[in-house]
Amino acid sequence: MILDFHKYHGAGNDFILLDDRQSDLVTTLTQPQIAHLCHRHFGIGADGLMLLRHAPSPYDFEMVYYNSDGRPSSMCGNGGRCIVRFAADLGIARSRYHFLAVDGAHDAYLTPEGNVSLGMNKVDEVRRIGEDWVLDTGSPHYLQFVESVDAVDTVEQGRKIRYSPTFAEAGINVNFVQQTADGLRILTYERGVENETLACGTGVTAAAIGSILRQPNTQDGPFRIPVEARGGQLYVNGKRQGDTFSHLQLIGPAVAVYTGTIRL
Ligand SMILES: N[C@@H](CCC[C@H](N)C(=O)O)C(=O)O
Repeated sequence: MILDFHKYHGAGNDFILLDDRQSDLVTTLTQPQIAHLCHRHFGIGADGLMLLRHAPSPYDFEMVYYNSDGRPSSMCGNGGRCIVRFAADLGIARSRYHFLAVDGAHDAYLTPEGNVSLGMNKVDEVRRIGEDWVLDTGSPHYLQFVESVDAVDTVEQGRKIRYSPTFAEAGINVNFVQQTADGLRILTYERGVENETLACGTGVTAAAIGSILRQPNTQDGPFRIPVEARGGQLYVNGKRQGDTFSHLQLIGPAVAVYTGTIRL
């Protein structure tokens, strides 16, 4: 099989994008094939692979996401932003995109600054584990707030939590988050990649929510939190009402890197 592929990244979280509107890769691509395509030495190399598929009205398309291990997974925030850029590059022109993903409908738009802003689903359930936090922003996330991310070994410390008895079976993404004077810094260990990635959009969204919850006396109302990941700057806008976080927008770069052909 010969595949035309497109490579994108969102703050260094990189993806292979395939246009699956005319083909049926969703049923023909196997897990080992996807893992091979994502392999950084034997394939193209990526943190994940996405198919852009036709979806019935009112959707502009459907996003199907796989981690680099070749398995389908839960929502990918940076992937969602990249597939919107891909849709625009394919000629699907909209002032607002409305697409279907594994966790339901999402809205997104290209910002005048050249970023992609992606609407994320409401979050109203957060669990405490000691000083840490667990929440689902489309994908499950563990948050550990640290004095400085510079002292963190993301892979070693992340793996310990991800493979701990509580999370070993289903897996979890692990984020180390530092509060700074004007926002957050974050490092993420991603399940399904089983490594550190340069950014994780659902992790950044989770970190923004956690940073509000851990500060006593924060007010209800709108917020905008800058979050610096290893691979770039992201922003989370939203609205807090008690323990409910709605109108969430994940904002940041989504960039086409190159296009190519690969034989499978
Ligand atoms: N990189 C993603 C998250 C992708 C899914 C994650 N690896 C999982 O399996 O939960 C993001 O930007 O949100």
